[in-house]
Amino acid sequence: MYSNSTSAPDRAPITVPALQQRKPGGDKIVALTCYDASFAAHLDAAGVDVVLVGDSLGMVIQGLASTLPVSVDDMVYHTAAVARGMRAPLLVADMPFMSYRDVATAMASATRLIAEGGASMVKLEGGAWTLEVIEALVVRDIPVCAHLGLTPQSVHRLGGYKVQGKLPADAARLLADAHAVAGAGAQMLVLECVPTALAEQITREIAIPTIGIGAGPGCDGQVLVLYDLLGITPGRRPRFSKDFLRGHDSIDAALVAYVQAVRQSTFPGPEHSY
Ligand SMILES: Nc1nc(=O)c2c([nH]1)NC[C@@H]1CN(c3ccc(C(=O)N[C@@H](CCC(=O)O)C(=O)O)cc3)CN21
Ligand SMILES: CC(C)C(=O)C(=O)O
Repeated sequence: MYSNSTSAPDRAPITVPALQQRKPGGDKIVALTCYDASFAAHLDAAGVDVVLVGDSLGMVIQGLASTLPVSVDDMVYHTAAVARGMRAPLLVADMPFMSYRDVATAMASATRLIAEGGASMVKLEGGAWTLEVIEALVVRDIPVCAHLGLTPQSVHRLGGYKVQGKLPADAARLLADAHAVAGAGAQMLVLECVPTALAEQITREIAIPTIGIGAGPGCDGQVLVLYDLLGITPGRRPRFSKDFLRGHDSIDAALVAYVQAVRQSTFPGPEHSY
């Protein structure tokens, strides 16, 4: 196991059931993306609960225009690196574009992320069409995090990275999808770029924790892209992100500020929500 001088005092590893049990108490879940071992150690030390190796790495690490070209090999490489750097947070790895297009392909992709990458949970984007895949993974003991709202792998259909669920019909479908993925056995749900009121309603109605990004303060937890939080993303950052390095004198201080802001519900504010 990788060790370093910034390790936090030992805390119990975060498990999927532990996150589930947190929901009724209202203790916020702090999630953050990460792509390498060095940052992983600092996220662990800052008290982050869930570390997500997102396919956003295609954009922020590889410099691509979308997440679509990211491969399972890329995800395994970065997931294994992150796993070596941390101990306590729950490690979630994204299933990249087309790696879960059918049950057999999903099983093969998820097996690699769990067995080679060291992830404890996989995340996949989409609603109704993913139910069969979610059920197949879960019945074979691979925990699944669903992802609804703005699903970046759908960028060509959506026509850009836009807020979802604004029209009543779209909101109704999103709500139905949230119930459906939870019913299929997903144990966590990322809600990206959805109106605050809709994310609140979904969070109230389903039994699994919701993790918001651009989904308002009413979710059970929050996630951000690490490089947005550090203010180093080139070009324009999504409106829902916040540069926590501003006003702090180190990466560790920025990470702790984010952890505290989520736990105390001071982030996200209205300026980060829709
Ligand atoms: N650096 C980074 N941060 C992210 O959060 C992120 C990535 N990359 N790459 C993968 C996806 C793409 N994401 C994005 C990218 C842009 C917007 C954006 O600019 N949205 C507009 C909303 C437009 C509207 O009102 O509909 C915004 O102003 O925030 C949102 C999510 C989220 N993910
Ligand atoms: C922004 C988060 C939720 C994500 O899916 C990613 O990093 O790819």
